[in-house]
Amino acid sequence: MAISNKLPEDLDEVDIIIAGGGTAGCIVAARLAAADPSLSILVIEGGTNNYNVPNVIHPALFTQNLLPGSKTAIFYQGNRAKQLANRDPVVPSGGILGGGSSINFMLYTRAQRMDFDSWKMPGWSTKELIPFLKKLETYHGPGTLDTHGTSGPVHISDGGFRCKRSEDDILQATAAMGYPEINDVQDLDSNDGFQRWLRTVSPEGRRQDTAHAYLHPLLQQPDKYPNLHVLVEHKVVRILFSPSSGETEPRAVGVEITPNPDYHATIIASQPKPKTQVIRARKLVVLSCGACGSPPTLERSGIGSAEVLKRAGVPVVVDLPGVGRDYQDHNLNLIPYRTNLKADETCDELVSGRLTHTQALEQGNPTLKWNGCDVASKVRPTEKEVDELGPEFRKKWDKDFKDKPNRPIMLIAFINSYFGDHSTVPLGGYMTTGIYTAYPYSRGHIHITGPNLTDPLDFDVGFFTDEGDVDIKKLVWAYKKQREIMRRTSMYRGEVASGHPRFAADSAAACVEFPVDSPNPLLLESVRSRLENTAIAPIGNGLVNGSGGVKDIPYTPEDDAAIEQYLRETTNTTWHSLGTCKMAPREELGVVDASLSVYGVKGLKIVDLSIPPENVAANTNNSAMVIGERGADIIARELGIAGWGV
Ligand SMILES: Cc1cc2nc3c(=O)[nH]c(=O)nc-3n(C[C@H](O)[C@H](O)[C@H](O)COP(=O)(O)OP(=O)(O)OC[C@H]3O[C@@H](n4cnc5c(N)ncnc54)[C@H](O)[C@@H]3O)c2cc1C
Repeated sequence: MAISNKLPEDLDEVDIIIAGGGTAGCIVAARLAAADPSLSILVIEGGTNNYNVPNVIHPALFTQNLLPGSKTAIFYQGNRAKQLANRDPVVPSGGILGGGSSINFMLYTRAQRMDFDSWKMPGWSTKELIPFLKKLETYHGPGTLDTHGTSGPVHISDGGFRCKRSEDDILQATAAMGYPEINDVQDLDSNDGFQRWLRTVSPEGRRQDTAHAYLHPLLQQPDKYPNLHVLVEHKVVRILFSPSSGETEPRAVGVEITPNPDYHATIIASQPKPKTQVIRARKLVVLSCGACGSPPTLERSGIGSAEVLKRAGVPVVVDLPGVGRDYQDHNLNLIPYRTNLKADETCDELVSGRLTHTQALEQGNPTLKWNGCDVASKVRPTEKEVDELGPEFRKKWDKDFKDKPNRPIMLIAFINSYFGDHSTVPLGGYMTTGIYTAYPYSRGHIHITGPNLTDPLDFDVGFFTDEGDVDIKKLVWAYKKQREIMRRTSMYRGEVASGHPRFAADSAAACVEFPVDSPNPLLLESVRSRLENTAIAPIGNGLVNGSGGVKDIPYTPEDDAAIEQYLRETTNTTWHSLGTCKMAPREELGVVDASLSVYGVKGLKIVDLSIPPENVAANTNNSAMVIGERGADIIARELGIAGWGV
């Protein structure tokens, strides 16, 4: 069958079912199939085949996946949140073969050394994971190869296009503020600096999603891998278990699936009830539906908190109260600026639709290879800034960060594009900064409310619910920091006011607009003062563009209140959902053990980003990939596949 949207009649039993063909799921399937082609493996993916889909393979088309009505994303609807100015947050997640790796922004960011160690599970320390971090990648970037790989399926590069002018401009500004340029922030140890960021994009400019990198090459060799099957456009409704007999735990024996109505509407409409089919698994079911998809699938199958299951009308197979708890994300704000960047120095032509994908291809437009993000960072506040953020912040800082220099508090990325509605802003070259929290304290949950796929979820994103409001204060700090960086660049021509806090008109923080065709006047002022007053010491290499000496905006308590209100109104998901089926001891609300086996049943593992018990200071795709690699390793060893090795 290789890959199809129809299940052949003769395929009703396989050795291994992989429920969810996302970032981690594709890796598990491909690694196992390659290691033992005699194993019959079926990946069941709710979304469609991603092979050569333009929105997937061309990096610059990434935003199209999030447009209303997109079928390449799943839009998980959150509950109304009072603390988010009564908004109803939505968390998009990958909804096509390759999952998030097919639609994400391709920022190559890895966890810190302390992150995996903080999971405190045997076999999952950083030292033990480095071989898998190496195994997955072919690294084309700077730095040492101590933790990077040279022959893995996923190429890491800049994709062959960067905007040198804005990149250099940002880095001189950050240096002027005292942040070093670091060659490789992804070496697990570096922190508190800015980097010329890389991407999960090949040197030729193609996205490196895990379906194209791992799975399709095998699917294209059906003679060599006749037992690897991928069923797309079908959702897993539930996992089926053999009844428990006496002392024996129930065993996962298969799954119930149904066609995804997004693709099979006519078939479904002609039937009184959605069609379901059962496929049996002889050896193992691997759940890999992601941090928002795996808990509901477990709960529909009868695994979860007995209270949640009872409310939803699902018979309990195992009472496992950790399922769907402790939802985490990184909290993101996208903050737009006016600049003097030209059309070929931003992604805006493609993002706005002024240039179509076909035209760009015909022109050989190099921006197609670009995700627009050339500079990003992991950063920490100074001790003085910590004091300014108040006693609650100081308390948490002293406990969790002060003596842990490996831990950043925020990530800041610069993207050459405007992400709002382009009809609302004048034609121009825009820059957007993305600020997102490394380790939020807030937690949410995601649960079912009924037994069916169509029943709404009870999904509380939990943002800004932490004690002492420390999470929002991190973003207040980052808002101010990124604005100072932008003000020190020579491309800066003011703010896009609609994307900033509503400061009073007479506040020093009020947004400004400068003419595009004359220089950034703040810089001129600093150059003047520098020339006139030699007593001002150069800060960093701030003299490069004469940017040192720009005075910070003095924020009043009213300004701070405006920033907080703005954050409540605009902070969103960073699409980094995680931690909803924790790998932890069962008595600590764990759902899986260190071998990723679900407690209380046999033959069921979870391999996706629902398993991290603690967060990672990174965009999460790399961590999902390493979980996929480690998951495949665990399964291969348990199956006793001959010749298996990392
Ligand atoms: C818009 C966006 C931007 C991002 N940007 C970045 C970035 O720049 N850098 C970075 O490192 N990370 C980024 N991420 C995060 C990263 O992509 C995810 O953390 C990662 O993909 C999670 O991997 P996973 O395997 O846990 O789940 P996923 O990749 O989400 O895979 C889950 C799969 O299961 C399928 N599925 C769900 N429910 C069912 C069901 N019932 N039946 C069958 N199939 C089902 C889904 O369709 C999906 O394919 C981004 C994510 C998104 C969505």
